[in-house]
Amino acid sequence: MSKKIDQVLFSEKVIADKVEELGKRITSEYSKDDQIIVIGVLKGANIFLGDLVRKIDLPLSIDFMAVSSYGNSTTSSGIVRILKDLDLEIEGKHILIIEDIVDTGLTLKYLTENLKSRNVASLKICTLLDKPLRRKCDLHIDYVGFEIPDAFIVGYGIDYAEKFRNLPYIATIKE
Ligand SMILES: O=P(O)(O)OC[C@H]1O[C@H](OP(=O)(O)OP(=O)(O)O)[C@H](O)[C@@H]1O
Ligand code: HPA
Ligand SMILES: [Mg+2]
Repeated sequence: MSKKIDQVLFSEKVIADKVEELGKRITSEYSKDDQIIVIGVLKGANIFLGDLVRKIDLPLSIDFMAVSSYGNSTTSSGIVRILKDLDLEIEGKHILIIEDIVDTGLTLKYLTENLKSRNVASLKICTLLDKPLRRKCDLHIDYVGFEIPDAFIVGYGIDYAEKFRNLPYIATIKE
């Protein structure tokens, strides 16, 4: 284990159980006739999305957006940049945004407002991790895996300066 890793918060097994639970909930709360587009927010949500969609028993399409507000820092700049927009047309579709972590909420605030303006049928948010103590704006999250304290975390897709995304567990780091 890297010397920068402090404490493991969620093991691989605990994450897998939570992903399965979220997948079942999502499956039960949409209809098979809904035209669902799952949108992953790169890069952090990539691993969570890959595991989660395999636990959702519904027809759906997948697309990705890339935005960045953190760069190599541990604090959000608050300025969200779209690095890659969607490939699919989302008008009239049911949108489920997948995030690895909601911290200040500024990334999703910007994204949800941007996507809602494209006349979608519905828009919901699913995040694996939520850090409510750090929120800087009002944001409704439909599906939350775990609430976490105000600590900088890495693993399971989540980075510090582009490192540690490949850890199978979620941990705090020594800053
Ligand atoms: O709620 P916020 O304070 O806006 O922070 C959450 C966002 O920050 C991280 O992404 P980041 O911009 O670091 O890019 P990445 O996904 O490529 O790591 C994370 O993946 C979320 O998208
Ligand atoms: N770790 C890594 N990236 C992040 C975090 C975090 O705790 N919060 C927002 N982006
Ligand atoms: Mg990041």
